[in-house]
Amino acid sequence: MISAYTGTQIRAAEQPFLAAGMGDVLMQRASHGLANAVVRELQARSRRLYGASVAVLAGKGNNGGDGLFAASFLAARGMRTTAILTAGTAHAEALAAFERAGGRVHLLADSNASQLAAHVAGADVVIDAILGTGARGGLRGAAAGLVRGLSRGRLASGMPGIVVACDIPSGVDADTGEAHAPVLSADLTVTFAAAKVGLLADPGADHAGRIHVVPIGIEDELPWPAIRRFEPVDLARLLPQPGRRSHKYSRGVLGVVAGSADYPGAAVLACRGALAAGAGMVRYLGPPEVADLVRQSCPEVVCSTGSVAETHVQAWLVGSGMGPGDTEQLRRARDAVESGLPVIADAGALPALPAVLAPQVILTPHAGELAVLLQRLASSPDSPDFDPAPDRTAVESSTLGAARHAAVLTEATVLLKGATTLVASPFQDFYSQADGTAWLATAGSGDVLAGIIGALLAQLGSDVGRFRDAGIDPDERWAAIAALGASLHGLAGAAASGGGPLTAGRISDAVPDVWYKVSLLSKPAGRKRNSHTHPLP
Ligand SMILES: NC(=O)C1=CN([C@@H]2O[C@H](COP(=O)(O)OP(=O)(O)OC[C@H]3O[C@@H](n4cnc5c(N)ncnc54)[C@H](O)[C@@H]3O)[C@@H](O)[C@H]2O)[C@@H](O)CC1
Ligand SMILES: Nc1ncnc2c1ncn2[C@@H]1O[C@H](COP(=O)(O)OP(=O)(O)O)[C@@H](O)[C@H]1O
Ligand SMILES: [K+]
Repeated sequence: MISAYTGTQIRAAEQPFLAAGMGDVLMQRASHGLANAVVRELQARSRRLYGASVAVLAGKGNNGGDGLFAASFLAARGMRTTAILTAGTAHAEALAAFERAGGRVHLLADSNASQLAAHVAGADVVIDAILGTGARGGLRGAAAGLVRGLSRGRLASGMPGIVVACDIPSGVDADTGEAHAPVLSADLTVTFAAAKVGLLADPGADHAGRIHVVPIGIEDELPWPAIRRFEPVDLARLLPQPGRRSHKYSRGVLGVVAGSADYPGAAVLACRGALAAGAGMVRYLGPPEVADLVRQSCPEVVCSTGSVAETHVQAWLVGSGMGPGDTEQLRRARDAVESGLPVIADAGALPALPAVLAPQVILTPHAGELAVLLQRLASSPDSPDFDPAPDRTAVESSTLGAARHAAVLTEATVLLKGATTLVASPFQDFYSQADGTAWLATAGSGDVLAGIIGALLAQLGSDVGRFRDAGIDPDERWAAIAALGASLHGLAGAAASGGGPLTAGRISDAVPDVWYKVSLLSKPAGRKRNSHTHPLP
């Protein structure tokens, strides 16, 4: 599990060490970690260390101090180092160390911003150490001009060097992931003590590149994380496995209310996702012509035209491929929510459900759907407090804030789809998953995601102990299940894509193999599937 924290949480954890006079020690650890990461990055690209050119953009705070100290260590290994001081001043000891190591220093001014940008655009490594967790807002004035010019120059150079962000790309808000343009997009962010929230939420995550955490010794002081990310080993622990005496009903039955005359395929894709993600049985409710298609495509699914009340399931999936005119399906969707069972509510169900729901209802909007949902809630007399209601662009520029707000207003669990998928529980837990590939942006991909999460809800919804054992508050398990589903969907999409185009059906086809591979991570080394600890007689 990756845990991420706000800048405020990190600063609070540092406080006892600063009070004990250990600020310099922390900075040494951070800058050594940064320098080592630069060395590894050059080595991974088979680039020579000796003579490599390194440019550090250094602000006046401790972030700049980290960058200058790191560059002084790199100079000691024979690299040619240049610093551009973006604020006229810099961390005094770090600057002195940099100069002692033979680094060249330039003071940034409006008059030389474009010239300096051109000068460092061809560097083998650019370290962005302008702003860190102490930033308020984004880059301004000459620093903004420098970064704009540098971004253009790198694009034009054809063979740009490596950009390494120190702690966080300057201009990205560590607490929210909001990005104040211009931001120099990094190939790698070397972040200290723990990941920052802003690295795990879009659009900040767009600029962060890969994330490498350098421990600096304050980690035991960190509080409950502001946001978490499951890794494959967590899936191994949390995904269900059937017991020897399991039967299809005990495994978990998912009811699916999806598809319409216009979008019958969504029902098929959702059912295929659910079957691939281990539901003991899938029961489909919907119009006869859609049910026929589901039967033909997935003969495992039990189809009927009945009601929600007559259908015995452990969880419901509602809404994929449904529109405002699908009156009967929308009534079933509302009945499913009223049943009190766990529900994943997707696409067409989102505008049709009551404004206030419950944590076991998981809403799965993309940014456009979330904007519409928030606009509806803002105009509802029950929730007049969200002002102004955002449009899609506003949601995309503040994904975490928008997801959190929707969860608070609806009292439901909200999963916001995108390159990074965010899950906000209406209580306190947040998850961020980014296991997939941009090839997942394909029609029907969201229907498969709904099916996967639906199947996990049916299997895991009542398994309170599994979550408690994993350190997850049982009341927060709905958010965890949604994040597990997003992770599985992403991993399956990445496996099925293999770097090339993807169709939605292939995501579900890839789920069982991904599931098997991650489940091996929980097994003691040396034991394989179908192996026996004792040979059979
Ligand atoms: N406090 C510590 O002990 C440690 C801090 N570390 C580093 O220190 C960083 C935080 O350092 P600081 O608190 O000094 O903050 P920053 O280095 O992020 O910069 C804040 C400085 O820039 C100014 N500033 C804020 N917003 C600005 C803007 N939009 N444009 C221009 N100037 C702006 C502030 O007035 C302040 O002087 C972390 O990101 C990390 O890199 C690490 O060295 C680890 C230890
Ligand atoms: N650029 C991207 N990178 C990774 N995953 C993406 C990207 N864009 C979309 N996705 C994922 O693909 C799925 C798309 O879902 P959705 O927008 O509902 O598609 P549809 O309505 O066509 O089924 C979501 O799981 C989303 O997180
Ligand atoms: K930075």
